[in-house]
Amino acid sequence: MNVTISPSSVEGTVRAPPSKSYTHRAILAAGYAERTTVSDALWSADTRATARAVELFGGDVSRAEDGTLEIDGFDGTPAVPADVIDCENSGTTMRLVTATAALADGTSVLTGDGSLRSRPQGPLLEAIADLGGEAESTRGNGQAPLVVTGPITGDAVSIPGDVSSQYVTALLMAGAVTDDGIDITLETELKSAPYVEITIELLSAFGVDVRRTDDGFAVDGRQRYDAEGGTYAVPGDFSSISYPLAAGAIAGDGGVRIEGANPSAQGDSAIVEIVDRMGADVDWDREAGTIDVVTDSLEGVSVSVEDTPDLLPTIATLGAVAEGDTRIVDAEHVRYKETDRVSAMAEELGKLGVETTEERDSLTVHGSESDLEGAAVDGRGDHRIVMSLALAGLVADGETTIAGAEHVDVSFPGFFDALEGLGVNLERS
Ligand SMILES: O=C(O)C1=C[C@@H](OP(=O)(O)O)[C@@H](O)[C@H](O)C1
Ligand SMILES: C=C(OP(=O)(O)O)C(=O)O
Repeated sequence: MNVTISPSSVEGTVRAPPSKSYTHRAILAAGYAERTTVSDALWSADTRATARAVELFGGDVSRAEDGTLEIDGFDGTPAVPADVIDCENSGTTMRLVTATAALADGTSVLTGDGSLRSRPQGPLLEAIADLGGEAESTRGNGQAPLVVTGPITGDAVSIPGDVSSQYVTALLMAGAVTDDGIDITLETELKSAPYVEITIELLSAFGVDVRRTDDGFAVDGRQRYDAEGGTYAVPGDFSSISYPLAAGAIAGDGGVRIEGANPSAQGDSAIVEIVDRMGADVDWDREAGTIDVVTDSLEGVSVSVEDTPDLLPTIATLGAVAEGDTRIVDAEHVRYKETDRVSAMAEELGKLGVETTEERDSLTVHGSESDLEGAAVDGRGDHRIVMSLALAGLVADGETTIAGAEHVDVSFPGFFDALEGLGVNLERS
């Protein structure tokens, strides 16, 4: 699907979609448990992939009309899947489920789409092998398809922290139901660290304890997953919130209100402070879970995305609209996502007339030297690139047409409806 956006101002209220990160973890944690009701779950392409994996391990996920998930788990002991696990476009599914597969008494095969089959899995495969399982990339290049044979029983293991925090999350979630637990030593500094905080917060809600150690994290084995009262409610998603928030900051003359913005462990809530620092008029009522934003003239800032990789595309577009330079640093791990998002944003914003300077670990957007002109751009099959380019379309001169716009289904299925609700002039074709 192509979406064509004409210059528009935005005004009104948007409800944040539920968090993708919490939903993945809640579905898998419910898989590790006996029976759980997960309310306010995100039902998107990525989270459906995790639900299918839970079913292949012997669980059952059913969805009521109001979106509530009733999940019968495999209760700590995953069955050997009767089919290949297709994780589609979802890195979180592949990493978390690879560790689950290592608990099964037999062999699991995992694959995904072309993007996912180009992302790094090697460190997690090595960790599983060190823990006594067998875990291989069929092409021997550390990428999916993956073949994983268990069961592992737990032990100590070391892993780099600067490729993906999802390896740590995967080992902690699986480690809790091993015999001996898993003690993880980080070989390099942990990037995307708040995502491990999300894991720890969610595990605690399921009655599972994780310890921070001097050099990493540890989880005891033989723990039971059991959500308090058998229920878990997913909070709103701050990576998704970044788009309506940025829309309000760049084109929200009448003001935008975002609901469902309750505090949680999400590092991406930093977007509120970033937009504020750039000069927008923003107010986050944490008790009420609302954020109000009104546009103002924006100025470039310097931002580290070490903890918040998923914000890079949004910040790049904000930088294109701002006066002066926006320097996004500590960004190397943002190259290992659905696309290399550092290059993708530099190249696609370039088509809209934006000047950037790209380095391995940073992206500088030269807002003052950029005159945003509508053009045909490519969403690169990456939901966050699509949504960030749509933001640029609000203020670019003339029409901006984004190819592959359907990929928003990965994390924010109602994204274009939400933009229309804010008064954006757009056409699907
Ligand atoms: O654990 C998670 O839910 C995620 C962790 C991050 O990935 P990395 O840890 O690979 O940087 C983030 O980019 C991704 O969108 C979701
Ligand atoms: C990188 C992302 O997710 P995943 O790693 O699950 O594919 C994302 O949602 O931006």
